Amino acid sequence: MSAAIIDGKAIAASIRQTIQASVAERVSQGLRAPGLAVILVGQDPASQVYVGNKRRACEQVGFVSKSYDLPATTGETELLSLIDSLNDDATIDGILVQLPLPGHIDSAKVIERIQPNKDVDGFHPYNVGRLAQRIPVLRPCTPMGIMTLIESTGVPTHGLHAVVVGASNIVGRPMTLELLLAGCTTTTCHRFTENLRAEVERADLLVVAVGKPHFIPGDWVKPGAIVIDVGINRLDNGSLVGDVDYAVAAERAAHITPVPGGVGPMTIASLLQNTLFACEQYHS
Ligand SMILES: NC(=O)C1=CN([C@@H]2O[C@H](COP(=O)(O)OP(=O)(O)OC[C@H]3O[C@@H](n4cnc5c(N)ncnc54)[C@H](OP(=O)(O)O)[C@@H]3O)[C@@H](O)[C@H]2O)C=CC1
Ligand SMILES: Nc1nc(=O)c2c([nH]1)NC[C@@H]1CN(c3ccc(C(=O)N[C@@H](CCC(=O)O)C(=O)O)cc3)C=[N+]21
Ligand SMILES: [Mg+2]
Repeated sequence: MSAAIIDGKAIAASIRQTIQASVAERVSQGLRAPGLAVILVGQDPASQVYVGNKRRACEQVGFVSKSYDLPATTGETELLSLIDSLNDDATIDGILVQLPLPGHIDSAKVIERIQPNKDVDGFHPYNVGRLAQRIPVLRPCTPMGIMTLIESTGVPTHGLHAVVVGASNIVGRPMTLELLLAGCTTTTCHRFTENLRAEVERADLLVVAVGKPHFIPGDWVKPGAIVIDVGINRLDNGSLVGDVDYAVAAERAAHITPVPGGVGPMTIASLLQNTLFACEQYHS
């Protein structure tokens, strides 16, 4: 058996087209285009790539994108006052602060300073809490994009045994909340999980977000499973791979995401959807 490849790049492109049409419609009615502020502190090369992709996607759909590239030495107080001014800016619907932040800045404090109705990353405790209570509004982008990918397979999620490997605030934890909301029976694995292989072998739906190349051997994948690989690892030879041993996993799974071209483009598509949502529902 050979898995169907879930084409995140194509699904993201079609979402961008829909958003572009909605923006054009707003503008033709004399309404303003949605505005997104993207803040990058420091010069991490990977962060620069992701932020560049986000800014380009904004421009493509007709959003107004405001860029703030701040030096790594930026003080926490300075960053908080920038957020205050963007919170008060009526042309800005979404504020994204690229993570990780330099160690001298408290990221929880920064995230909590963003007005929840402009938190298009969905990281503010208000938005995470809404998801936990089954009344989501702005949803964390990577898990939201993954739910769209899962829907695209046509496989009903009710009753699936879903296993999430990784429990970070930005991917693993909210991923489990999304899957629980979608009717899966969920298991979340992390550093202290005792028998990872046994957990993974049970998964009808496997999501891996660890950040280690080939962390999940392909022969752990249950035949017929859906496999979602969130990991982005750049190897010494310059190539980009996920956390799952793709070649072997693709022989066993029914559906699998590639890296690149799987989850990454969907994270950005979800960010655009959230920004349009914030604009239409909160700031129009
Ligand atoms: N495609 C996309 O859009 C995105 C991709 N990414 C990529 O996804 C990956 C994960 O990102 P992120 O969640 O931010 O990473 P973090 O480093 O914040 O989290 C990694 C998680 O993996 C767990 N983990 C680490 N080692 C093990 C182990 N040996 N066994 C089981 N669990 C383990 C950690 O457990 P513990 O909690 O116990 O420490 C932690 O929960 C990275 O490659 C990142 O680049 C991230 C965001 C978006
Ligand atoms: N506040 C905040 N919000 C985030 O959403 C956020 C963040 N911080 N910090 C880092 C992670 C990582 N992340 C990615 C986004 C796009 C790709 C992406 O476009 N990936 C392409 C390839 C990119 C490449 O070539 O390197 C792909 O998978 O096809 C990857 C990773 C968002 N994150
Ligand atoms: Mg920090």
